[in-house]
Amino acid sequence: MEFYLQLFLSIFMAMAAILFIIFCRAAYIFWVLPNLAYRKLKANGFSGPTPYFPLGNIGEMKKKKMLNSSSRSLSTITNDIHSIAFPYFAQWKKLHGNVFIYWLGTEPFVYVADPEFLRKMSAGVMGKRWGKPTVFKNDREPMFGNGLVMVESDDWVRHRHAITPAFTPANLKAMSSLMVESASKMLDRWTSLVRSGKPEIDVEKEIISTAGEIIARTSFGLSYENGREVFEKLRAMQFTLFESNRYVGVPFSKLMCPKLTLKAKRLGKEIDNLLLEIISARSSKSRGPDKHDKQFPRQEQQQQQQDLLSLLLAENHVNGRLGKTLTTRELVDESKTFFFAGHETTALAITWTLLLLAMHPEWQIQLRQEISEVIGNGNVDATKLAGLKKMGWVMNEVLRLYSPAPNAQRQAREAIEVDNLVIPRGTNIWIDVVSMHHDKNLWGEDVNEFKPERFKDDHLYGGCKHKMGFLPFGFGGRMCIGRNLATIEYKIVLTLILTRFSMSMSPNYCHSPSILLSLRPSQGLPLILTPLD
Ligand code: HEM
Repeated sequence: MEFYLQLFLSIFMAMAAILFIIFCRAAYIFWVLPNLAYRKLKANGFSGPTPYFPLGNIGEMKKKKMLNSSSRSLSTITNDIHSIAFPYFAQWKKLHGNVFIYWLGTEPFVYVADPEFLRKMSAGVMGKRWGKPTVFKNDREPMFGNGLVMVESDDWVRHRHAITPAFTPANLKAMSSLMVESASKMLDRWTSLVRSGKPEIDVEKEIISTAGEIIARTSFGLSYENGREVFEKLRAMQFTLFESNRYVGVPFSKLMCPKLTLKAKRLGKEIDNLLLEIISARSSKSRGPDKHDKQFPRQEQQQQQQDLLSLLLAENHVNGRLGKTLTTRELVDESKTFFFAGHETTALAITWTLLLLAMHPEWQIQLRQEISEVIGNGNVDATKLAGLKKMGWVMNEVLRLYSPAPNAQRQAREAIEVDNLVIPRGTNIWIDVVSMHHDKNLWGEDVNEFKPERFKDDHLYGGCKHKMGFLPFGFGGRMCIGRNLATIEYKIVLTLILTRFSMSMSPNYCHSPSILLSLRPSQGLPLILTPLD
């Protein structure tokens, strides 16, 4: 009896000791370290809203967001969207200026909406010496894995070098026929809908789906039908992650919604397996037919591949001899990265453009005129797209007013000094692109007006008073690698839409730009479409 009692006591003591160690470790990670960081940042001269354990400022952010949505009329359309999409930042900026500290759970973030601070902060830091916030890397692991968006240091250099050649103008132009095909299919569908008496179409949904098809074809060489499974799972994962990620930075937040967390993990695994199959089929194809050939339609196997994956595999073949290859696992992560980084951003740039063109029909006329002068009435020829200058101004103006990527993020891998402030090593940095794009001091009193002509004489910066004030594709060495692909897709899809339809506002449109990774119209974009023929 005594033996059992002693055994029980020993087990109890051992468990209590383990629990105590776990508790101390958790307290150290989630309480002591953040408090030390907080003191250091305060001592270094940063101010900001007071954080509360364990949510940091998330409680206040949610409250401000709810208050804002309940007090705002959705029928008022304004381009002054910073306080709509980020009401908490808009209010904190008034109190603490353009640089301050806020907290997501137990993670401090330096908020930056000052281009001069950004210039000084990034002046001496090369692309490979920037980190990405660990908290986002963990949360978005099923989406990006160790793909280019998240990978760091020498690995980032290796990935960027391996991927850059896939985005040469010649390769991108070769993808343009896939874009024309997918967009034309969407427009045929619109024509049938309008002819069947349904002139109002939610163009956001349509364009996101077409851009998904385009990226599936340009990234992995899959047609929509054959890639449907990958495509649908990727979309499902994005929505699952963003439903479960509302408490990013809060300790153990994933345990608050275990179902969604597990679903995202399961989807992540399934997607990885599907992509692995595609990649090994592709690699083996270059070695000749084998058992994988059965899994993919012959027509697709025989088609001359011009997609990013095959370009990467070819590049790998050359680099393999130089010891600079991407592993199969890394290729899977890059394929997912292209999908997530590439399709929604481009789709939203087109979507917001259609809203602004519906509000400004005079620009529809100007662009149609330009299309007829530059492209003519025949097929869209990718070599002529650079001649669509006005369309370029419109694209820039839309990316300024409704930047699909509303922020850029970094993590300091070493202490950075900016004037008399020190950003300690390990600090997360949140660059508020939307705020800078709507800053009167940078753009003038007409900052919230749709004026593509501001890019006429200054096509890179649109007359912005600071070179770091216009950042639709980010900055420095980590600037978007897909920006030329996005521009080609934007110009092709918009050209095709404008030559077949004119659009006007629908009374059912509710103006509610909000964030789900990208900046999107949260209630869709119904427009009235009229065929031009
Ligand atoms: C209008 C469309 C697009 C916008 C607005 C956009 C915007 C951005 C932004 C703001 C960044 C972060 C840059 C930084 O942190 O400084 C980024 C990075 C990236 N984008 Fe895009 N993007 C677009 C289209 C695309 C496309 C079509 C692809 C690929 C198919 C792509 C792939 C990437 C990748 C891989 C990165 C990570 C680059 C790195 O860290 O080295 N993007 N993009």
